[in-house]
Amino acid sequence: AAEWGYSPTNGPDVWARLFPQAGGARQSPVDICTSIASSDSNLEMKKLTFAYESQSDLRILNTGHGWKVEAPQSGSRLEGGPLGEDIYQLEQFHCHWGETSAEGSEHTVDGRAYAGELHLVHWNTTKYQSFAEAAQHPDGLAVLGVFFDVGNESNDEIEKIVSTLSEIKFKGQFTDIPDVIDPTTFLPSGLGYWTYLGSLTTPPCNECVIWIVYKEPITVTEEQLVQFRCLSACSGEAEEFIVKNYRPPQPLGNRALRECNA
Ligand SMILES: COc1cccc(N2C=Cc3cc(S(N)(=O)=O)sc3S2(=O)=O)c1
Ligand SMILES: [Zn+2]
Repeated sequence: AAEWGYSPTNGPDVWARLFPQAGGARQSPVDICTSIASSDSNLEMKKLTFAYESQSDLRILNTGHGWKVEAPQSGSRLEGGPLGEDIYQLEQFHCHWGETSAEGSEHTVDGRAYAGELHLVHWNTTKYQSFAEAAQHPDGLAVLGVFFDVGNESNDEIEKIVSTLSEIKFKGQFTDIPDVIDPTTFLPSGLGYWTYLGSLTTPPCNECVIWIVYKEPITVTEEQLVQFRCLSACSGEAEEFIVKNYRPPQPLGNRALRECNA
C-alpha cells in the first residue's frame, strides 16, 4: 500500500482515502482559538497530576516519520483534570517539526504555529488491557502536547535525544538512549493547559485521544531542530530528510475547548 507521509501525493489532504477516520468529526490537531476556550471550573477542582519514573536505556527509533522513544512506564500515572476517574500510563513520546522554525507544531494558538510540538502518549489502564485496545476507544488515550519555542539555551533533556539521532539516521533503525530520561523535565513550569476531545494526528487517525496542550512552551535551540531534520524517511542510501511531519489544524466543529489555568 502506498505509504502515507507529508508530501502533496501522500500527505494530510489524501489520508482520508486510505484511513477513513482521518475524515471524521473529532480530528486533531486543531487551532486553539483562545477566545472560545471556556475556563471550566471543575477542571480546576480536579487537578491534573502526573508521576513519571526516570529511566535509562529507553529505545529510540526512526519511524520514517520522525523519532519515537518507547517508554512504557507501568509506574507512571497521569490522572485528574479532564481524565475523570481513570488512570493513564505513559507509553511513548515523540515530536513534530517543520522545515523552518516558523512552523512545526501541530496545534496552533490563534493561528500561530510554534517551532515544534512534543507529544507524551498515555493510555487508559483503568478501563483497557492494552495500548492497542485503548486506541480503539474514545477515552483510550491521553496525549500531553508541549510547544517548542526556539531560544538560545539548548534543552538538556532534548539534547539526550539529539545525541542519539546520528545512530538512527535511517527508517527502521533504533538504539538505546544511555542517559537517564525523566519525562517530567519535558513539561513547562507553568501548568496551564487547553483540553478537548480529538484523535491521533497521524494515520490511522483514531478518534481516541483526550488532548491536553500546555499553554507555556519549552525552549529548544535551532541547532537541536536542525538535527531533527537530518533524519531520513528512507531505510537505504536514498536520502529524503524528514523536514516536516506536522498535520495542519482540522475543524474543531462543535467540540468544547476547555482551559485550566493551573
Ligand atoms: C491504533 O493502534 C495503534 C497501535 C500502535 C501505534 C499507534 N499509534 C499511531 C499513531 C499515533 C499518533 C499519535 S499523536 N501524534 O497523535 O500523538 S500517537 C500514535 S500511536 O498511538 O502510537 C496506534
Ligand atoms: Zn504526535
